[in-house]
Amino acid sequence: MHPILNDIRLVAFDLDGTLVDSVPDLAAAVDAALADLGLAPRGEPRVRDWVGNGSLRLMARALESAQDREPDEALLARAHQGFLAHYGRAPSARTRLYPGVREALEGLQARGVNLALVTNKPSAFIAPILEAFGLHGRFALCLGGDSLASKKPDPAPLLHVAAQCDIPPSACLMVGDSRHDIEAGRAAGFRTLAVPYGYNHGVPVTLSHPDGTVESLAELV
Ligand SMILES: O=C(O)COP(=O)(O)O
Ligand SMILES: [Mg+2]
Repeated sequence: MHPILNDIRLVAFDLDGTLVDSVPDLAAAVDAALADLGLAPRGEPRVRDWVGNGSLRLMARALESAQDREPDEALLARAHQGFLAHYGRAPSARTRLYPGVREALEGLQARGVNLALVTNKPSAFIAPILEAFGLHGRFALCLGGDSLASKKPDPAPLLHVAAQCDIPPSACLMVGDSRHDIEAGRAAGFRTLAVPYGYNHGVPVTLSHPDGTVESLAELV
């Protein structure tokens, strides 16, 4: 086992950019929502840098880029509804599990470590995506960006999963691809581990000073 796991009894994983490369489906839904409004597509490379603060912020960034100005609130609400509808129709069609994810989850569970999922994605999409990869049963608890009053980088969702599993934060590890994951983990009193292959607004996640970094989650086990 990776040394960062010493005395760790709960591992909370981020979803987008950590377990799954979901940008192809996110970008398709963003572009379809923009097309409904007569706006030009933004494409995967841009969307990649906009993921991580939930779907409303994603759509706000896309609209701002498409219109070259701050989005009007009513238009943003329409665009967001469009995004949710399009994404809901195909949340995993082109989404891929990153290498090492299945082995890591299986290996940790086999060693009696509790697993949780804490994403800023709307919670309605969590189960369909995990089910598409046969991973739904792996997690004791899954929280989305709309599950509680606040989302990452606020520590509340992490403190919630630790409390629900009755494990002190000092025995918990947050694994994620973005500064929001590392900041939330640190603020919650969790140990933090970063993966460099995901989405972090175009800058290296190591700038957030995680306690550790792995190139693949397979290194955990
Ligand atoms: O911003 C999102 O919708 C997804 O973010 P996540 O990286 O927390 O899963
Ligand atoms: Mg992420």
